[in-house]
Amino acid sequence: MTDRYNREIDYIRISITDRCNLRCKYCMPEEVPFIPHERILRYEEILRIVKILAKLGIRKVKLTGGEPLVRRGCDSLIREIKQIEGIDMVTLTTNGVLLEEMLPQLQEAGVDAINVSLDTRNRARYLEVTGKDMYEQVERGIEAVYKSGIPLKINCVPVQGVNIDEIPDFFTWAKEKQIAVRFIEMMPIGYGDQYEAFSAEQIKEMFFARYPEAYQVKEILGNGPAVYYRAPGFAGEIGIIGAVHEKFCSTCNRIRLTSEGFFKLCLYSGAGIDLRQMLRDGSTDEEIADAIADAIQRKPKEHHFGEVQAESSVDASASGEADTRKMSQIGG
Ligand SMILES: Nc1nc2c(ncn2[C@@H]2O[C@H](COP(=O)(O)OP(=O)(O)OP(=O)(O)O)[C@@H](O)[C@H]2O)c(=O)[nH]1
Ligand SMILES: C[S@@+](CC[C@H](N)C(=O)[O-])C[C@H]1O[C@@H](n2cnc3c(N)ncnc32)[C@H](O)[C@@H]1O
Ligand code: SF4
Ligand code: SF4
Repeated sequence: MTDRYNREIDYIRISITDRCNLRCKYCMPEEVPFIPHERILRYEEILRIVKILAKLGIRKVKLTGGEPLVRRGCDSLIREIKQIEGIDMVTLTTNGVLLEEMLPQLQEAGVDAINVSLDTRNRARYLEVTGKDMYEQVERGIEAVYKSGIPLKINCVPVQGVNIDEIPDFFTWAKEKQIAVRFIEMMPIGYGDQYEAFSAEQIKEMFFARYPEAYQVKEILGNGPAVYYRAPGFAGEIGIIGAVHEKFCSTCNRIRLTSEGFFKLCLYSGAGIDLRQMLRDGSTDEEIADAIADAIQRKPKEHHFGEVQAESSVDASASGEADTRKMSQIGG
């Protein structure tokens, strides 16, 4: 599937729930009203969409949330997606809270890689950032994945005044273990605009100041936009996702499906189509495939995080209006 900017779209990120067992301050700080069950796609509806997408050229699937592991049967969903012809890879992005107990089922289901989000390795600070005293549980989950041999990545969002002092320890983690430790620029989505982000450039400077012989890794280490670096003696890698400042949109390969069944063409923009409506009003697979193929041609060119919509540089026709959904609804 190629869009009007000649980008090959082969990766879908599916948010399977808007619910979460953590309350990260920048993502879901208070008791947000949850979407009623009947508005959430059932697993058989997700499977039907993935089958249609696989025929259109989607090869890689990421399950995210909310917290994907709080939705019962997440492992069965992975197993069934893996069986769909054309799908090469199913990966998971999780906060890790339920990972230790669920790892055997996930492994048995055939999950291809797991990313765990962890902004701090300090228990008191973890409670402060996520609202829950679950740090040790998450570390045990990470250790279990590491021992299982399933490819593991860590996602850390560096924020001024919160965890910048820990960044060198995160570098050391990647030095000592075969893990990709990634830093994501905070995006002004949801509550993210209330925090002072640490930029991709700042992380890179910090890394090269400590490890002057570091170099960019050439091989492809995932399906997402991270740029990876290694230094001599490193078992793992450092990854940097310049979600705001490094516009990787020209090589974008992805689309999204929200837990409510909204087929979202871009992380930034609200553009897309309501597939739940089509699934439930009796549309055929061919009609849904046509609607998806047509929507792909309207995929926005790029994001405009950090810019004012009214500025002349912002081409709303090419990028769509900014979405108002929260990150927990989109899935990152
Ligand atoms: N601006 C922007 N940020 C993105 C996009 N896709 C992913 N990100 C950011 O990267 C974060 C990490 O994504 P993950 O779910 O861990 O996975 P990934 O990096 O896409 O893929 P893998 O490396 O294959 O696991 C997301 O939570 C987003 O914050 C995108 O299309 N645009
Ligand atoms: C929305 S969560 C969903 C999956 C799972 N609950 C987790 O935390 O990994 C996915 C990723 O988005 C990141 N995230 C949330 N809000 C963000 C923001 N405003 N800017 C950048 N990343 C954000 C989180 O840190 C997490 O790594
Ligand atoms: S970042 Fe993930 S773990 Fe944290 S509140 Fe959002 S969905 Fe939950
Ligand atoms: S912001 Fe939109 S166009 Fe840019 S990489 Fe993300 S999904 Fe693709």
